[in-house]
Amino acid sequence: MAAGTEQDRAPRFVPVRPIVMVGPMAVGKSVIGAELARVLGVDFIDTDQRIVAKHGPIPRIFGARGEHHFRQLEARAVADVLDTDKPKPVVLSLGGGAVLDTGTQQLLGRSTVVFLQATVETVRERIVRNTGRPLLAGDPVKAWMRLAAVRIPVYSRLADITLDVSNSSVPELVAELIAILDAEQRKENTAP
Ligand SMILES: Nc1ncnc2c1ncn2[C@@H]1O[C@H](COP(=O)(O)OP(=O)(O)OP(=O)(O)O)[C@@H](O)[C@H]1O
Ligand SMILES: O=C(O)C1=C[C@@H](O)[C@@H](O)[C@H](O)C1
Ligand SMILES: [Mg+2]
Repeated sequence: MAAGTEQDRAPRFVPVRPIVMVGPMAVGKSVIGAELARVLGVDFIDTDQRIVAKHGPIPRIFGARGEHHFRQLEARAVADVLDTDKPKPVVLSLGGGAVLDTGTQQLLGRSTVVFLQATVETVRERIVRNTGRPLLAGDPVKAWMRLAAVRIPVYSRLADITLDVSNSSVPELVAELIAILDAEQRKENTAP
């Protein structure tokens, strides 16, 4: 490859542990996580998608069995990926409330946790038109703000990296994130 091409300058980041996307509803955990995995050439796992594939639509689970049951399925879906001696370097996108589980919080200690942060303005249109989130029923903007206020301290505490996703496209955010991951890994590798 010719020196100085775009590919030549791109960080050659190779993940050595799972990269986990956390953050409030609709900030882009699933789409950014999927694109990050594609670019890095690793598997992508989304806990909501796994639960839906096994147990059916999320609103139906909430309606039939309640939120507590959903949280149990969610904690199990996280543990299936992370609760092993040597977790694979996958990209894992969580549902917005998964970090509330203390077992999940502990398991995240072995991963690189990326907190995707956005203002309510960024997600307003997305949550108003989407009906698949039972906890946003009624007034979605108000509910999003209430849940985000409670959860942001938890996301912040668990995060290794915080990425503001408010004003960029998915490919731009993935490129930015890979540059940060690469810089963090270099720091880790040169630490005394
Ligand atoms: N940076 C972005 N630019 C434009 N659209 C985006 C961006 N990030 C996400 N979206 C869009 O916003 C919507 C929600 O994204 P996504 O489903 O990835 O959010 P999420 O954080 O996984 O939500 P949930 O908590 O419900 O799982 C999707 O339609 C997605 O295409
Ligand atoms: O923030 C939450 O509590 C949720 C977010 C979604 O990803 C789903 O996991 C579910 O709708 C609950
Ligand atoms: Mg998602």
